Amino acid sequence: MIRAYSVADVRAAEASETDRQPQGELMARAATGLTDVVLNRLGHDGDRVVVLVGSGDNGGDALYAAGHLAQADANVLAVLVGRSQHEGGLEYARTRGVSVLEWRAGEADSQVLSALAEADVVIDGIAGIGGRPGLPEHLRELPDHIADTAYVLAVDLPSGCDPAGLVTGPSIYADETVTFSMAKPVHLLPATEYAVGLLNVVDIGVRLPKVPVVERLTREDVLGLWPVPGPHDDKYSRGVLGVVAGGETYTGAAVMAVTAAVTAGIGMVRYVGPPAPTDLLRSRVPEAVFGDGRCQAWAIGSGWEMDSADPQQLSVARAALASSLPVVLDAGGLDLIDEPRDAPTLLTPHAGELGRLAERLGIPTGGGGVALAQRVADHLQATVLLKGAVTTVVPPSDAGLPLRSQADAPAWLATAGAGDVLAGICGALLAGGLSPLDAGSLAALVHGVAAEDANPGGPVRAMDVAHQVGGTVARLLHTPTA
Ligand SMILES: NC(=O)C1=CN([C@@H]2O[C@H](COP(=O)(O)OP(=O)(O)OC[C@H]3O[C@@H](n4cnc5c(N)ncnc54)[C@H](O)[C@@H]3O)[C@@H](O)[C@H]2O)[C@@H](O)CC1
Ligand SMILES: Nc1ncnc2c1ncn2[C@@H]1O[C@H](COP(=O)(O)OP(=O)(O)O)[C@@H](O)[C@H]1O
Repeated sequence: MIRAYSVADVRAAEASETDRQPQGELMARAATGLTDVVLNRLGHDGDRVVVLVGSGDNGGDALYAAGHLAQADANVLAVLVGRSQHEGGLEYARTRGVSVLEWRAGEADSQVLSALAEADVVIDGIAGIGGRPGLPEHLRELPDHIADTAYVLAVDLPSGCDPAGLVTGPSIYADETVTFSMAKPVHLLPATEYAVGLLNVVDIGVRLPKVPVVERLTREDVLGLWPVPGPHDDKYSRGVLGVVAGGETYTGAAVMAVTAAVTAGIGMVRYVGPPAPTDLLRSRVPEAVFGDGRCQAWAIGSGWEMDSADPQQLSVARAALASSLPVVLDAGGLDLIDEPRDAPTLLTPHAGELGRLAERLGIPTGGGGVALAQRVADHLQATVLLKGAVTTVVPPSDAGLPLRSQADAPAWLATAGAGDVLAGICGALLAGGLSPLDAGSLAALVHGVAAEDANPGGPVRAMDVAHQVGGTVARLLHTPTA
């Protein structure tokens, strides 16, 4: 599990460690850690390193690292871009042979521009976790001036990124981000993660706060969470999932959701739907049984439209929602919920569906993303899994649980039907007894890894992902680090 802590908690933890240490000790450790990473990344003697220095402690870390790198014979230029800078760090860098230029306002001069265009490594020490989202006015064009071939290494976070990870804005794009002691939300949430690159957490001895705000399951977590049957289990004790999905229009959605639930290893799947998807399922997934019956959880809505709903599907779905059983609502099923249920509920919208759901419920949609998912989760007292390149699983605030953020899928997974497959896996895990938070995040992880396993490095079709789920679960249970 990777855990990220709020900016306020990180600051408090750093302050208390600073009080325990001699002055400058934490910055010295950070600079040494950063230097080690850069030395590992430098390709050749004489590589040109440009260090962008802001006015905060982050710039101080970068200046001391610049001095260490110059001492190690790198060719280092520091560009001071803030109103001020860490004077001890600047003195250290100058005396170790670092060249220094300034770009504090307006246009950069030609020396700065050519250094950026020719750099092999750029260290971004402009803003840290105290930074506001967006780049200062004079640095707006900075990302365009950095050589495409330069290895961009951000200190703590790519400057311009929202430290809380909620707002997307102009920022540096890093190949790697070196942060200290612990991850922060900016490193894991969808609004900013794309700018972070490889995340490298360097321990500088700060004690971790008690409660994270964001968590990420790793492959090693699958073994502890995935429901594995024992000798006393039978198909009923392992969990029966009821699926209300597909209709005359989207027959395939039923096949994808049911196939994924079956390959995820559920005890049994009951399918409820009209003749077209039912006939297709009888031939494609003979393991499924048909018609209403006792279940441990329901997956409702993939490929389903409320306007033209099959009457039996509608009444079974409504009864499921009124029951005390766990329910996952996907796609058209999201139209069924208006108020909190008294049972575990997982909603799996993509961004478009989340916006529509919020509008229907009268929830302000401004900003979208994780903040909107949180408002919907609070309104409905349900867990909201917001699909995307980074999938976030957001429980209601008063549950007091960290949200989960998963980034396990190749972009090839952005393909029709992939969401139906995910809904089937979520349903199987809810029927297996997992909470909506565990079921949603674990399903997102396995779904993403299965997409990669189905055709490593290349395009996938949703049905191949559905068929791959069982093999991927086996692999993760037995060789999680592979
Ligand atoms: N073979 C099948 O039977 C398939 C059935 N499917 C079903 O088709 C139905 C319609 O699903 P759609 O999602 O296409 O249509 P929707 O009409 O629900 O959503 C698409 C709309 O949302 C907008 N949007 C905004 N952000 C988006 C995002 N991140 N991802 C996707 N759309 C976004 C799009 O621009 C578009 O206007 C669902 O019930 C789904 O389960 C699909 O899964 C495709 C395959
Ligand atoms: N760029 C991306 N990289 C990785 N995964 C993605 C990306 N875009 C979408 N996905 C994943 O693909 C799936 C698409 O689901 P959805 O939008 O519901 O499609 P559909 O309705 O066609 O099934 C989701 O699991 C989502 O997280």
